[in-house]
Amino acid sequence: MKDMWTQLGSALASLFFVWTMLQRYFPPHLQLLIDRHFDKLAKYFDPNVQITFHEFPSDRLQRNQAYTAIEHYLSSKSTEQARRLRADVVKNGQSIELTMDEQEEVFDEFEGVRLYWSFRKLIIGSKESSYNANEERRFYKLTFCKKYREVITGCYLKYVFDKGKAIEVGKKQVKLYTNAQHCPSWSHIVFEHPASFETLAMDPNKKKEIMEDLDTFRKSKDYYTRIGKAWKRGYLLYGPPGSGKSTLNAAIANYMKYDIYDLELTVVHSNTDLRKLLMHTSSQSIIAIEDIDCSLDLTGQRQNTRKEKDIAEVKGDQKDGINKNSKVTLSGLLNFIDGIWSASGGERLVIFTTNYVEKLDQALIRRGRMDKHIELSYCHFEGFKVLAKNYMNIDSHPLFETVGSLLGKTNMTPADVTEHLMPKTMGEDVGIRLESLIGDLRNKKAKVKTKGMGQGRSQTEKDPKGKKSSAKVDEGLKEAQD
Ligand SMILES: Nc1ncnc2c1ncn2[C@@H]1O[C@H](COP(=O)(O)OP(=O)(O)OP(=O)(O)O)[C@@H](O)[C@H]1O
Repeated sequence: MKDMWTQLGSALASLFFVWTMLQRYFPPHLQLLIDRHFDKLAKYFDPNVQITFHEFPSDRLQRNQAYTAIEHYLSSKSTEQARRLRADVVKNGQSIELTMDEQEEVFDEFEGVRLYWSFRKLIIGSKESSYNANEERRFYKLTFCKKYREVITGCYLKYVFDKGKAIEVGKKQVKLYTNAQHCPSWSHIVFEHPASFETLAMDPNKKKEIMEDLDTFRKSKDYYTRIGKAWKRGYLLYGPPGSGKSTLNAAIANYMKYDIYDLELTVVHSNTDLRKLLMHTSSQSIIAIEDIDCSLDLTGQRQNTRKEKDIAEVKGDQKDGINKNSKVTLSGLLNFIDGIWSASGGERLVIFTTNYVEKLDQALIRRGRMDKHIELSYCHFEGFKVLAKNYMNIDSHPLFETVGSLLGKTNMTPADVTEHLMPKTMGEDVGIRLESLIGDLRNKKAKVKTKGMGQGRSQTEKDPKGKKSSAKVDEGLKEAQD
């Protein structure tokens, strides 16, 4: 038997040699004809089907998503099976990812069908590019038996893409982009904010609702296509300073594994620059504009009530925080939120935060543009329990009841609550921290009674930047009105 295979092998080698020699003497059109028939013959006897997945489609603009998904899907199989592996440094140099090297092959099994994946590279002389005379084209090749064509094309490929995508999402490291002061470009760092929905002090039902909304959005590509809308969703987060708007923003980014583009509008000089910046944002990202009311004069008409006048007086110096060189206009911003760019490149969230929702121009925050308005408010007992768990690792304490009843009657932001829950010295007793919180809550309650005489908060308490000052006054006025 062994002899027979050896003889067959050498016969084939000789045939191939003779064929190569003879090819030289055939005219080209005859060569083509013979090649075609030879291919047909080979195909007839070949029991396999092959599918190739190139890294870049012919226009070479964007990496083929199927290729990326396959790369992720095969990563663990390559580590287990391939003899030659390629190592790439990922996650900003923090870890190494292994993929199979050129000419390597790994097998996979699906519903009892065995199939093979191989990785190939082709060097192609490129006429299109003057920079790169020889272009490298990489692709994966899938080989399987003809009779399983239906199961592979019908189910297996979808399974591979879904699995690969899920692995990609799991591995993805979120980045935080900020726009530069002098030119419309982004620079980024790895986003390592630990905020999550678990650690967020918020009404559990509200939390669940937001998470469900995000999940629905993530899976709604087909729906958005069907209704002819860009795949994006706007969130308006509003509430007093320290109520957790930025924290919720970070929790959303971590939950979705979306990069954050933290857009500082005050350093954007024109609508053209704004467009350039937005054009350079990627899919699966959040465009975040914090304190939108302070970023530009985007506020709408205000009612001339006494309370509004009080706030406006205090906000006089806030205008100084607005960059008067910036020519970004409300209509410019609206155009870019809704414009054509937003439809290119896939899923995006647009998140605005503000302390003064009632002052914003309705055009900016109307439903459809800011689809979901989320209020973050003062700390309530449910939120406090989350913070107590985060900061002190306790679920209950005899002082909880007092805290609960005082929180029900006093406006204290989660940020203020956390100040008391943080240990001031190593291993500080939780009872002492809770007493400190209770003391502050009682003081606040007493102050509210005094303010009931009609006094707002002193203007000397203003934030030097002026950004939050009127919110504090707002809070004082609210307490006084209460
Ligand atoms: N809801 C919350 N859950 C957990 N931590 C919170 C929450 N709100 C505030 N904090 C804590 O307070 C700090 C300040 O909160 P954050 O910056 O999110 O508030 P904000 O509403 O964005 O304030 P600002 O309007 O001043 O930007 C956070 O770093 C976090 O530690």
